[in-house]
Amino acid sequence: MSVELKNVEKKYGKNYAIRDINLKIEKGEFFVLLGPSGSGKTTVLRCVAGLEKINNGQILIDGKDVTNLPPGNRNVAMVFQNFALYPNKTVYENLSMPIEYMRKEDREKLIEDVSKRLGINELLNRFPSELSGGQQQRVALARALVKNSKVFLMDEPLSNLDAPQRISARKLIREIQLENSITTLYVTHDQTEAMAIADKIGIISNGKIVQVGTPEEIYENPVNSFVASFFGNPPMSIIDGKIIDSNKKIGIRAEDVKIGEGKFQGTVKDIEFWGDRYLLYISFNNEEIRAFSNNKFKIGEEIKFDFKYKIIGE
Ligand SMILES: Nc1ncnc2c1ncn2[C@@H]1O[C@H](COP(=O)(O)OP(=O)(O)OP(=O)(O)O)[C@@H](O)[C@H]1O
Repeated sequence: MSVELKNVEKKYGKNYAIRDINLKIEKGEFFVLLGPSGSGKTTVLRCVAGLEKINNGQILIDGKDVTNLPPGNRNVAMVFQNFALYPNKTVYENLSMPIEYMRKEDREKLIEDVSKRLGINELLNRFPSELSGGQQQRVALARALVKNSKVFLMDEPLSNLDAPQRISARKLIREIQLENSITTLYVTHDQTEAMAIADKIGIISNGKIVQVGTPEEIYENPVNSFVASFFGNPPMSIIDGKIIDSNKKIGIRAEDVKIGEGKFQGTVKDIEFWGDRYLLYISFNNEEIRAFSNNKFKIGEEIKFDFKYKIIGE
């Protein structure tokens, strides 16, 4: 099933939370909506889910206009930040509710399989209040994954998990999504997660979509300095183009800086250890750039360097 938003707008009071949103998520596509806090990501998702009434525009699921349908009739599975579990039901009961129509043995097998893969199989007899935040989040995720839905809507579903759990849960979501060709709209502000999991990413800022593309397209060609300074880990360093004879801003990826020789000279201001390499902060000509280096330098050391760059639009 495809999901399409046409000119969708949502206001709270007089203020627009999202404006003129046009997106098409193809059948089976994993689409990540990425943007800073307050940019409108959750609002987009809630509108698609039917939890918010939109002020303008249209929402289509599988080509059918669902703009005025209640959430229950949209055939979507949702996982939200505040994972609403039924408090007076056990984990097992929470998981089995969406699939009560299945044969008992099939249902038990499915719950066992998904709960094992999410590491919650020991918790099936507990109540939500007896779980940590991260465990509750994994139960909410399991509930969406067992439900045989054609569309997933996920709002920061991994926000309460620790780093190793995030990576394994992310892999599981992607596996189940691919196995069943589930059209997915996934919201995050974590661009490492977005790059790892997405077929396509939409960058949102101040309620508007500013760029849509594959992770590679956005990484290589950010449309403006907002995207350039937001996307990538670390994002591009944006500096004044006059340094290389241009009136435009230029963007430099940390891996595109060659340390040790070159026409530029700067001072190492700070160093971060990244496991396989170091990230240096180098200041020169009243600018600062980030650069990856295999060697550890000293803070205050003068170094020569050169770089590849991209001209960045407004
Ligand atoms: N119920 C509401 N009433 C009034 N304003 C709201 C409401 N919900 C959201 N907003 C406003 O709409 C804008 C978009 O909020 P939204 O929650 O969609 O952002 P977000 O990108 O999901 O943020 P975060 O990453 O912090 O969750 C913000 O300015 C927010 O303050």
